[in-house]
Amino acid sequence: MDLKLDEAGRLSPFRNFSRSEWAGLRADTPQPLQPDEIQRLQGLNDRLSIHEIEDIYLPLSRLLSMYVGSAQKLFRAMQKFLGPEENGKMPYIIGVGGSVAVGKSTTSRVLQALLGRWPNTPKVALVTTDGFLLPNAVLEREGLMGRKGFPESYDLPALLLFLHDIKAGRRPVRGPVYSHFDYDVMPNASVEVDQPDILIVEGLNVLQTGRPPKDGKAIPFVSDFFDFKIYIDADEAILERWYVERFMRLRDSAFRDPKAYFHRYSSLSDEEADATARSIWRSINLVNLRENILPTRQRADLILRKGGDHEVEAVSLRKL
Ligand SMILES: Nc1ncnc2c1ncn2[C@@H]1O[C@H](COP(=O)(O)OP(=O)(O)O)[C@@H](O)[C@H]1O
Ligand SMILES: CC(C)(COP(=O)(O)O)[C@@H](O)C(=O)NCCC(=O)O
Repeated sequence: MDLKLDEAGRLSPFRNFSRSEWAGLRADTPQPLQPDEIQRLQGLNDRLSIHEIEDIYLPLSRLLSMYVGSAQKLFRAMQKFLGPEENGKMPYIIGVGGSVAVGKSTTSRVLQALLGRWPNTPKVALVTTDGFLLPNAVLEREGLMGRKGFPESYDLPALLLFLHDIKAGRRPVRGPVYSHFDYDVMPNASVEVDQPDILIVEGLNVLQTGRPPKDGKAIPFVSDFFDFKIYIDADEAILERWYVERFMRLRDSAFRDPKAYFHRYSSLSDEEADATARSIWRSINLVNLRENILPTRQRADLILRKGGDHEVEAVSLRKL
């Protein structure tokens, strides 16, 4: 652990842990998972190692369960103060941000499974922000098809309203769904969030602050609705490799279906597929990482820094 000064000589707001220091914070928490549950977790992603769950995600779920417990106590105190008609429930919302292909979905699903094991948070919901992408028809009209994932490609007011309604305790709240198979928002599908104890919101844009309002009327940030913000971090070269590897796996699986939006990629040779994936990465996702995603890292409460095999090498926890 260190207490570093930043370039301006100020105390860093983060406390940094090596992997082994972080793993030690699991302390005396017993391994809460039964063998079949471990198997189920690994079923989420066959590349996920059990050491990763034990060393990184168990301490994190222990920390989060303490934070959620405190927030629930505070909420009960407020209800008591305001009187009997103030009933209801306020879900604890966790945001998970980071680059395309860094592992946001995998981490979120592991956290969902682990947090649901704690007695005070049995109901853990998970949503991804891609449902709030503008439909392809709109993106095409606005010349934004090459900007998917950039701030301007989302229906931000709809996302803010969705989070507002959930935080306000409304039930159930419905949101749109994105299909990677169709590469578009699904017109007739919706996801339902019904007063969970915890909601995990995963996406590229979750820690962004947006542009300052021109008319002086401040609108909230997505992250204003979050109780805890996680950023998953890795070097650009590693991210590019993971993106290309995932593209190759999709070429050999989902893209094979003639109905898949990217079916044309399934007939590419290895070299052509590699070049296509790198070109999409460099022209869209890397630019977005540099311009819009990486600058949000400092806003996180927790940064998980990954090495080349997806193992978390270091953890930074906000203390100021
Ligand atoms: N903890 C992990 N261990 C091993 N592989 C992982 C892990 N997290 C992600 N991956 C792999 O990395 C790729 C990107 O992960 P994914 O969760 O889909 O990222 P994102 O949601 O950020 O785009 C996938 O191929 C996934 O299998
Ligand atoms: C759908 C995404 C924008 C991610 O959206 P998110 O859930 O993070 O809001 C991204 O995975 C994507 O498809 N980007 C477009 C470029 C590409 O095809 O990789």
